[in-house]
Amino acid sequence: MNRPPVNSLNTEHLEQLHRALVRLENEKCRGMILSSSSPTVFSAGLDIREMYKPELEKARKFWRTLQDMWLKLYSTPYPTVAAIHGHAPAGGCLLALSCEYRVIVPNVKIGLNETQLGIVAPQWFQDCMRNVIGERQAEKALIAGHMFNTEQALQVGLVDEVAADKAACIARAEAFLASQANLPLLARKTVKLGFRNSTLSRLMTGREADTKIFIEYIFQPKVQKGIELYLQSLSKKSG
Ligand SMILES: CC/C=C\CC/C=C/CC(=O)SCCNC(=O)CCNC(=O)[C@H](O)C(C)(C)COP(=O)(O)OP(=O)(O)OC[C@H]1O[C@@H](n2cnc3c(N)ncnc32)[C@H](O)[C@@H]1OP(=O)(O)O
Repeated sequence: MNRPPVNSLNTEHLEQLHRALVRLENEKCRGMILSSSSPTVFSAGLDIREMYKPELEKARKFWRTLQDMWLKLYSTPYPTVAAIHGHAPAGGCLLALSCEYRVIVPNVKIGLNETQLGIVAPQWFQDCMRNVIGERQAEKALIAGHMFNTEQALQVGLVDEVAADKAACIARAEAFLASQANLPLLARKTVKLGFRNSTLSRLMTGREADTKIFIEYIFQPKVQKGIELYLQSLSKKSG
């Protein structure tokens, strides 16, 4: 990902990611490392400005583009690994959770923090967390909007390994891909999709309902006020 300053996911960036995933699949890619050009941020999650006073059709397109990208990422036939050498809140955490393996560096925060912003992590975000860390830990983390530090993320199983820095993180991600290289492709892909099928189907069969929930939620005046205040706090921080 290379959308400075924080790889926030707007419609255009989500489309780019989706196109890249389609291309990799068409080119029979043997593995992907999802990484960031930023030295300190993996991805800041959804671009909050897309949810602030949006036009209805633009908001619908934004959400459908996110769904398209995630359905592709979560179901890739090739192995995927997230090299998390920077913070990964909310949608950034979703990207990492959607890969098959996660390597993180020290001093990083990762988690689905939506509750803290007065928004709700959609069901499929929640499913991704539950599938990785289990029901009890996911419920606790999601209700609190907890951001895990590196040690906590490793302890709870949210990530698989800690590496010292970006270079080591990429090297460990490559080692994971190498460990998969000799597995029969069809068997590997079939088992992966078997595990992920119910999570994927839940969104595929409920896409329109999921979009409706998003739209109705974000268009509420009190939610818009919360988003406005959050945007102000973010820009005050950097100003
Ligand atoms: C029922 C369903 C309803 C709704 C579901 C909606 C689901 C939403 C999921 C999401 O992903 S919401 C997004 C949540 N993301 C966050 O809370 C992250 C916020 N950002 C940060 O915590 C920090 O920026 C950072 C830790 C990622 C990086 O910190 P740092 O390196 O110190 O950068 P700055 O904070 O100074 O930010 C630089 C610049 O970027 C802007 N920005 C940051 N995050 C976002 C974002 N998510 N969207 C848009 N813009 C963002 C920030 O305002 C600064 O902009 P300036 O113009 O002031 O420089």
